[in-house]
Amino acid sequence: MTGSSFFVSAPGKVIIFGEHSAVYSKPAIAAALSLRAYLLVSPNENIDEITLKFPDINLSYVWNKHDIPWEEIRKFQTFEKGRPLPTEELVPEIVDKITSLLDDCKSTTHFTTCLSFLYLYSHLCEEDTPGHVFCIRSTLPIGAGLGSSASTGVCLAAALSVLTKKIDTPTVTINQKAAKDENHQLDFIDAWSLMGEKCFHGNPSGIDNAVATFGGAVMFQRVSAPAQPSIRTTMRNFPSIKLLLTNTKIPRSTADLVGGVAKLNSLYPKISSPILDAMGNLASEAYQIMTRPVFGDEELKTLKELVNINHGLLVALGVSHPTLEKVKIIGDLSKIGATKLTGAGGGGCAITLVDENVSSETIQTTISEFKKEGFESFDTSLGGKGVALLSADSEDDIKLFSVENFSTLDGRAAIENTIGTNGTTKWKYW
Ligand SMILES: Nc1ncnc2c1ncn2[C@@H]1O[C@H](COP(=O)(O)OP(=O)(O)O)[C@@H](O)[C@H]1O
Ligand SMILES: C[C@@](O)(CCOP(=O)(O)O)CC(=O)O
Ligand SMILES: [Mg+2]
Repeated sequence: MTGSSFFVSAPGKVIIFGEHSAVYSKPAIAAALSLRAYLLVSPNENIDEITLKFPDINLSYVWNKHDIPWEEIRKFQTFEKGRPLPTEELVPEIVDKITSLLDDCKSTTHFTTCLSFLYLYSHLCEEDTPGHVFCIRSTLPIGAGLGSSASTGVCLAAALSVLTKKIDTPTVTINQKAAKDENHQLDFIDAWSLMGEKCFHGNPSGIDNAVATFGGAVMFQRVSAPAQPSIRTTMRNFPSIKLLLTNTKIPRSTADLVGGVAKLNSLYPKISSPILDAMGNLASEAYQIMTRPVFGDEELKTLKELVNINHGLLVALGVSHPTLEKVKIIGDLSKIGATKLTGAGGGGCAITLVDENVSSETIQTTISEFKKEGFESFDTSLGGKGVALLSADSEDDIKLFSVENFSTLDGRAAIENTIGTNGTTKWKYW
């Protein structure tokens, strides 16, 4: 696909049960969101230059592609049928070499974002790949527990693989997309986006990038044995539960929170192990309930109990935040349903499993109370499609595919209205 511009998009996710315990190989349940990341890839005027324009996080960098330590990287790479194989862990020597290109990074966020990009770029591209401009915009809140890092990694892994023909371009529209269990192109994107997530936070479970790649809803379990693939069970008849998503807007870093749980685990293994086990058992229990042929009042009641227990266990792991507790208290006092934090916690988002019989007035009053606290509630839907590609097919698309236009779109609605995947058959799915 060299020579023309194209877009790639991947969804965020909501972890319903099992954040953090997923890192410790316990089962967890998550679903794709309608909020997504969009990446525009456009040929650079100077073909030696690789340009990153990530306006959402104020990031703008240019590298000369000949400065990438290609030879060092190739020494550590293995290939299967001409395609690079991801390693179990990040290769420290490669991280070290890439780090030498990042001396002028202004913050940890910029450093990890550039590291993630260059790690994927140097493995998936070659020295003679013509330079491009990469511009990402997200309708997801960033660093809020909804998997913006994974959706970014999936967009990058997919785009770089398309650019260098490591995977085919997709041809299927949203209406033609059928669920199928074997999909080697998606497996390739998933595996490489996990390497991107490793650059963001060291020890990801893989659930976020699996959901961002495949979409839908999934029961996911990392396998602790080396070189074994994770278990991903698609939940095709995911019940249509009403979910309210509330962002406390307290910034936090997934890396720090995952690191905090690791520390707790090493200090008090006998205490943290049963908590993590309980979370895994809870996710398995929830899976049984969510996959029953009929999902009625009884099932919703049990699921709400599990949401409350899961939140309590996350509090015990030290990953809540006073504002998340505020969301829980307001939600509980308004009797709208059961609330838990979602994602890494420490701020960011909470989800409320809303009761069927709660009136829309009560929900609106509760949302107003959240607003008074400075929180933002989202109208979003679950179970969206996974990674997708959009390429220019007419003269009219030129404005749409301009980096200048895309990078300056103002806000979530403008991005959705201009390029959104909803209700259009222009986007193609693998
Ligand atoms: N639109 C974006 N542009 C650039 N980087 C992004 C974007 N969205 C996410 N990221 C990267 O992901 C990081 C946030 O990831 P993380 O802390 O895991 O939180 P979450 O995945 O819950 O949003 C950001 O600091 C940035 O490095
Ligand atoms: C805490 C964790 O379970 C989810 C992190 O999600 P997020 O980055 O907060 O969206 C970590 C993981 O599973 O990799
Ligand atoms: Mg993340």
